[in-house]
Amino acid sequence: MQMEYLPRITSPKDLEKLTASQLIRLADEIREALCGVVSDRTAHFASNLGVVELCLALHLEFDFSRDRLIWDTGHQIYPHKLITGRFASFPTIRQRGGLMGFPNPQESNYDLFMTGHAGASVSTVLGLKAGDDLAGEDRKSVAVIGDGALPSGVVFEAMNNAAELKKDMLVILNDNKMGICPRVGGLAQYLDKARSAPMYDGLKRDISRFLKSVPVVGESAKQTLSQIKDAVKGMLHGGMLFEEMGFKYIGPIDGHDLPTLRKYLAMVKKMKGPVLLHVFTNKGHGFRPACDDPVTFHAPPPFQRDAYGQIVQMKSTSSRAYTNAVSDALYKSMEKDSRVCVLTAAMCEGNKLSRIRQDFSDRFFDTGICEAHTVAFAGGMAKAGMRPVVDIYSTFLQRAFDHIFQEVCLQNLPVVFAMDRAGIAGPDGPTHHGVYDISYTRIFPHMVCMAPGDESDVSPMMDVALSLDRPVAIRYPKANVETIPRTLTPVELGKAEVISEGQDGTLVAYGSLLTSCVKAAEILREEHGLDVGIINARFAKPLDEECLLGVLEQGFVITIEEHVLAGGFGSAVLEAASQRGVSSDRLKILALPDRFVEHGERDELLAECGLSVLGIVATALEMAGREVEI
Ligand SMILES: Cc1ncc(C[n+]2csc(CCOP(=O)(O)OP(=O)(O)O)c2C)c(N)n1
Ligand SMILES: CC(=O)[C@@H](O)[C@H](O)COP(=O)(O)O
Ligand SMILES: [Mg+2]
Repeated sequence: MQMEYLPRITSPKDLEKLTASQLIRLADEIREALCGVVSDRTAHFASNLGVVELCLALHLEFDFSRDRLIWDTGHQIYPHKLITGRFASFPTIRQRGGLMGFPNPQESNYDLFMTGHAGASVSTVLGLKAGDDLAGEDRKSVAVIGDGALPSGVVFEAMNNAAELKKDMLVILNDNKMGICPRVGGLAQYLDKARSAPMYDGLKRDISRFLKSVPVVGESAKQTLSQIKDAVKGMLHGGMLFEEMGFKYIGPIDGHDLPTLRKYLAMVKKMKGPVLLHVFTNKGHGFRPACDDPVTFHAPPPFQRDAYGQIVQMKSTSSRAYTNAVSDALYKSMEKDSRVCVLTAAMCEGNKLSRIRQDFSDRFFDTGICEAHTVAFAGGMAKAGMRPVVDIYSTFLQRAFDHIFQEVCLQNLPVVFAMDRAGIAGPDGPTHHGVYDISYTRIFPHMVCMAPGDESDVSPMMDVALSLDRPVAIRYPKANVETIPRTLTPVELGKAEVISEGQDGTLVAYGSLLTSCVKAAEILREEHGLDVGIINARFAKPLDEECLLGVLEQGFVITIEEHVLAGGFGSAVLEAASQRGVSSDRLKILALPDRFVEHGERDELLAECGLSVLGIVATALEMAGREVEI
């Protein structure tokens, strides 16, 4: 498709120069640009296709060089990027040094917060409004939130507060019946009902006003009127919940009809107090395969289209990831033990749990995007005698920190946290790197922390985890599994596995980078004549002090982990050395730096942080007092 208008949109102001039909053509061009990206890399796709008209309407009716706009989560921000001066750099999106796939204030003043976690938009928009009011700034505030993100508890905390503060703010509910998978839960059912309700734009208030004006005599008449009022309200529209919470509800309206969107945005812009505009969109709109299969096309593997727009080739994803290994181990555990339950917070697809959902439907729980609830819920299940496994991305478990503390660790309950994407998450970037979990789990009494060094550790670790009467956190990376050929030492609580011994020093890997250590040791031996041993630490808590402090007394030790330095595995070794009076002079911790690592391919980011094979070699040479020439 010839890009006629999109290259000319250097700021949202340029939209005003286009006629209605030109705007429709522009929407097509935006969709074409989105298709361009996914032709050679995985990127968020269907959600972006679905908000093109909404994005145009918002930028036409508001002035976000002044007004405030937050896209909840931020994965659907591509059309916004395309019309806010980033068309030329758009092909770099999700590549190292290129545009982020999420909002990024460093790229543009039109992006206010760097986000990637769902649910916080209503709070931040309310905060922006409260702050702007105090500063005497007259700015409109808008949050666009998906129906998948809506059930996050924090959204209701914000709405509750907004009703009290009565701030002029607009929440747009982008209802496409989907999270990554079809949305679940009571709210989903509630929103489904709204689909069959007629459009509502304030009628309820008119009726209330009318009913109040009717003269009533006596209690029974009052009661009757109130009953009539409730019945009429119930019949009228599907947004009662929001109205009862103190928001004015408008909708639902068609989110692909640009003139309608503009008309309603122009109207709600003038309304006082908190307003919720309910918009229906189709996830994947404008690209048939994505509408038909929005789950696959949420973030599809790269694919090619033919001249008719048909998909001719989609990159296959046959390689086996840690996620698959963990899911298989869970499946086996569920077969063996009827107490084992699996909990996900809306990440069934990412955590590869469809088979479990299908075959163990009574022990599979999808809570929606509600991580805090999921963990407290797991605490309840464990107390009731079950063995819940919270299968969750490391970065999203951060949402539930206090529940890990109170509902799980403080009670010493046997909840297993299977922490996926622990380490560098790659193109999603800083919001998704799971690089804090060793710290935030290790600090709590009772907690056991473990990490498989390769695939052969995965299933035995799950068995050990489920056999313990205490909380366990297992971390594993967003990476394909590898297997280190060796005679396997059984996984035993608090025991490290010595893979090889070395005269000069030892590389101690906690989890994902064990295979890099094996490769580094080979290079050190063959190219530098250094005899370096390898330990698969397996546990960060309880730590195998005897083994790890033992090697520290023999030669240099480098600990290697895909986690920030603060509070990680190396810190645990350092703490143990200090407690036991063992010198740590010859200990070096290789970990991620104290800065937010940007987006890019996992391997290139690890290399940048000194965690590639060559980075490990360089550190070992340095520790051995050798010249480093890399
Ligand atoms: C706290 C948190 N949990 C989970 C996710 C993973 N996630 C990203 S998008 C998404 C679905 C969002 O659904 P919705 O808000 O309806 O947006 P849509 O893609 O349908 O437009 C999920 C579960 C996340 N980003 N943040
Ligand atoms: C927006 C979001 O949070 C998810 O879509 C996330 O990007 C998925 O990551 P994976 O691709 O690692 O499953
Ligand atoms: Mg949705």
